Amino acid sequence: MEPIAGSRPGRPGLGVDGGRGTSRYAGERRDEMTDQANIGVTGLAVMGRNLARNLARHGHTVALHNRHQQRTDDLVAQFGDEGTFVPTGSAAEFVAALERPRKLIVMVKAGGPTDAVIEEFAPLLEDGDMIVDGGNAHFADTRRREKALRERGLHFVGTGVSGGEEGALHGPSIMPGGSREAYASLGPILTDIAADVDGTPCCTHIGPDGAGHFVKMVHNGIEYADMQLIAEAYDLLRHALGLEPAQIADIFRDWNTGRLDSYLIEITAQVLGHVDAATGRPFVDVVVDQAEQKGTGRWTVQTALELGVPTTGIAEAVFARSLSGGAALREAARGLPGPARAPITGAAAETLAADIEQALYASKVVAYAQGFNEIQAGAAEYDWPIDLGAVATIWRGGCIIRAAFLDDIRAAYANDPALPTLLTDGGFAEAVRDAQDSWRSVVATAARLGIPAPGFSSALSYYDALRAQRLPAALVQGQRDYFGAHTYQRVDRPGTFHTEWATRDAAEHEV
Ligand SMILES: NC(=O)C1=CN([C@@H]2O[C@H](COP(=O)(O)OP(=O)(O)OC[C@H]3O[C@@H](n4cnc5c(N)ncnc54)[C@H](OP(=O)(O)O)[C@@H]3O)[C@@H](O)[C@H]2O)C=CC1
Ligand SMILES: O=C(CO)[C@H](O)[C@H](O)COP(=O)(O)O
Repeated sequence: MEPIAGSRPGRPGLGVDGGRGTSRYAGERRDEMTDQANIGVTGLAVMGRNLARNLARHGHTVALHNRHQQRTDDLVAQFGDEGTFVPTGSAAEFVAALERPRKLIVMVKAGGPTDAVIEEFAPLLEDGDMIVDGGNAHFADTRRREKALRERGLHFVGTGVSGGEEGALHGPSIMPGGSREAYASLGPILTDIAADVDGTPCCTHIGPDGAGHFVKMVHNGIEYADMQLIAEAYDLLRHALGLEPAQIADIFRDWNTGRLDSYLIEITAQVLGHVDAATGRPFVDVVVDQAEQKGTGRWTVQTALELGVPTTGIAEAVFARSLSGGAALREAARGLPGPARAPITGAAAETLAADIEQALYASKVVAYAQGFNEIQAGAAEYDWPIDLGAVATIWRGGCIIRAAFLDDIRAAYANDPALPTLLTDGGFAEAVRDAQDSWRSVVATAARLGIPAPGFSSALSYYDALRAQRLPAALVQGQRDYFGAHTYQRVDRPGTFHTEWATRDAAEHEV
């Protein structure tokens, strides 16, 4: 798969110097020029700096601001010739450098820092100005901030941005929320700098208030699940087949030419192929095996729990990171007995490697299906008119989960916008049906060899539970009624019932 999809050429004539690149301090500019920056970025760490450069490269005049001015100065010193920047020192200077209605992109740490920045700038702004929060904010914070700023006459546009440092520079996937009115003004700028797949920019208005950050949150949850599944595939190839990281890198490269074609598979091959310069060992063997997390995966699961959406793949991925980080617990349990293991070889090894590809694909379909169901549930809960096909479309390029596969999801929702789950789409249903024998074999092999595969196995259980004619939930209902008179419904007639379990004849009555 291509690296981040290319950006389009800059808008001619927007830069004050015709694109040669200039950088001036706001005070100096006001003396010398009448035009101002049409967009500003505050928070110039890896993401903000590269978004600012991307904007400038596209012909926008970009006002710059950072809490500590050194980052602003560094950006101008290193990249000032890439476009037209207006570096500023104070918040007041920054605001003064922006043409009206002002558009400020905030790219700072999520949480308290974002509130601090909003509180610093909001009093300096005027009716109709727009604050775009491109950080990984919790959607509930975005809803709160949007409401508060709307009451002050300002637009607050919580915007998911994905693609990491390189994506921010070359074209991220952008998920703006906020009002339609704000998007009418911001949309052309954001689509300018977004990734582009087949002529379609990876940016669309997701919905009001927190919708953009909700979708970004679920994007990250899916990212966690996808990474966990890939990691499990690696672990099985390494420990069931006894392959070395470089050999596994070749397998991932091969998979990347097929239906698993994706950025995450591509970078996995690169990481596995990398050799540590200091020791000559595979890089993956010198990294501490404790996966960290900043919180968006956990938020996805917390939100899913509140919405009652089973996102088991994302939850397993979050828990797998937590488990890996539990050093003391792992140390205490390290010697516990497991099965004897001998690497599988010969034809059986080839079969298992092919089976792992099938298991990875099928588990990935489950993870994405669960993520899209969470977006569907969030949209219903918060009254957001989110177009799931449009979400799949803008995730095809620029973002961390970009993949050929997203095009199939786009097509599935184009075919049926009310699809209850991706698993019932004709194409996916057929592919998962064809994969299921391999999938079951991989889960069984992992269990037999004592190799943890929580993502693969929970995805398979989800699939089997969804397709079951009857679930043992009926028994759970019976248990609940027995100990707590919690009542149940019957399959053969309407109503709510309770059984008097303590009586001799366990008489049932309708309640
Ligand atoms: N890194 C990534 O791959 C991605 C990050 N994001 C999100 O984008 C945002 C920016 O991320 P990233 O570039 O990694 O930077 P960081 O999350 O590391 O944040 C650093 C920036 O926040 C500023 N900052 C921190 N605290 C305050 C404060 N109290 N007041 C004002 N400014 C403050 C810093 O200013 P100073 O220099 O003065 O310390 C600096 O500009 C975050 O919300 C992140 O979650 C989104 C997608 C991908
Ligand atoms: O937003 C992102 C990509 O879309 C970040 O890369 C993501 O926040 C990384 O998360 P974590 O540190 O929890 O793995």
